[in-house]
Amino acid sequence: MLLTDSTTIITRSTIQILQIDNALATAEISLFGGHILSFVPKRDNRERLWVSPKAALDGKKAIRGGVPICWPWFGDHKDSHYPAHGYVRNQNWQIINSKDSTTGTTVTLRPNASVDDGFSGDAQLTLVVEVGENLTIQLHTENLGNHTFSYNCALHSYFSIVDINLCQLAGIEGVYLDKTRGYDSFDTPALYNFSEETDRVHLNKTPQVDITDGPLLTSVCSTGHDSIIVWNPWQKKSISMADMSDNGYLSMVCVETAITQGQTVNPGETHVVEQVIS
Ligand SMILES: O=P(O)(O)OC[C@H]1O[C@@H](O)[C@H](O)[C@@H](O)[C@@H]1O
Repeated sequence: MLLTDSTTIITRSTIQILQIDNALATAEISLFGGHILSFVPKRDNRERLWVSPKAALDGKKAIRGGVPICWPWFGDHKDSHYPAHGYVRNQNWQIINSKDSTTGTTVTLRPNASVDDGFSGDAQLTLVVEVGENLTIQLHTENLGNHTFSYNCALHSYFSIVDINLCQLAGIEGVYLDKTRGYDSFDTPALYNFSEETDRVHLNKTPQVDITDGPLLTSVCSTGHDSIIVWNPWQKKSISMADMSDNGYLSMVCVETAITQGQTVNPGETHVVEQVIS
């Protein structure tokens, strides 16, 4: 296996996890789902990601928390036989490459199958994660075939916060579609805070979202996307979810770098979506 000096592999429950510990940060990446579970920069030793204490680690159900990779569709498929958020967060991934450098550790992963039921594009998906001063996550979608295809996706990051009631977002403007209100459109409020279930598709290429949580700041920089999703299930929905504790919603917020409007990829081309967490 292609592991660098900074990387070890462990098994937790039934899944294999890469543990990275270099001069700049520690991180964990599950090979089930190509799913980042932890990122702690050593400059402040603060965990940026949230994973539910009740998350299933059974190698079947997508892990609740961290950075699920939603691809090649976002949300529900138009045919309800197919799983929400695509099929790669529910399969095993392979390590393609890893390397240590002065800026951190870079790991390249691919799902066992980039093409599966529900998607016909001849695509190859590659995830490139750099664990350094920041966490840089790139999702490369390459068209290996002779026909143009279109895909959607999300780097569905769950951020760890102290209290959702104190949390504010800055940097998002313009119109959003509200899933909790039948996808009606609204203007993003100037003061973006949380007091109820929140499930919003912000329809623009917001380059940076700042999450403030009392004195703490986490920045989420995005490129290659067309939307930012903001999600918090609030209490009633948390109670209804087997892999969330009843009050789990208090300590997490999802800010997702997403494509929701269909990104076309021509034969021989690669489209890259990137999220940088600092
Ligand atoms: O439970 P899942 O499939 O992981 O999805 C969690 C949430 O993911 C968000 O991206 C969606 O906007 C929500 O509607 C959804 O509930």
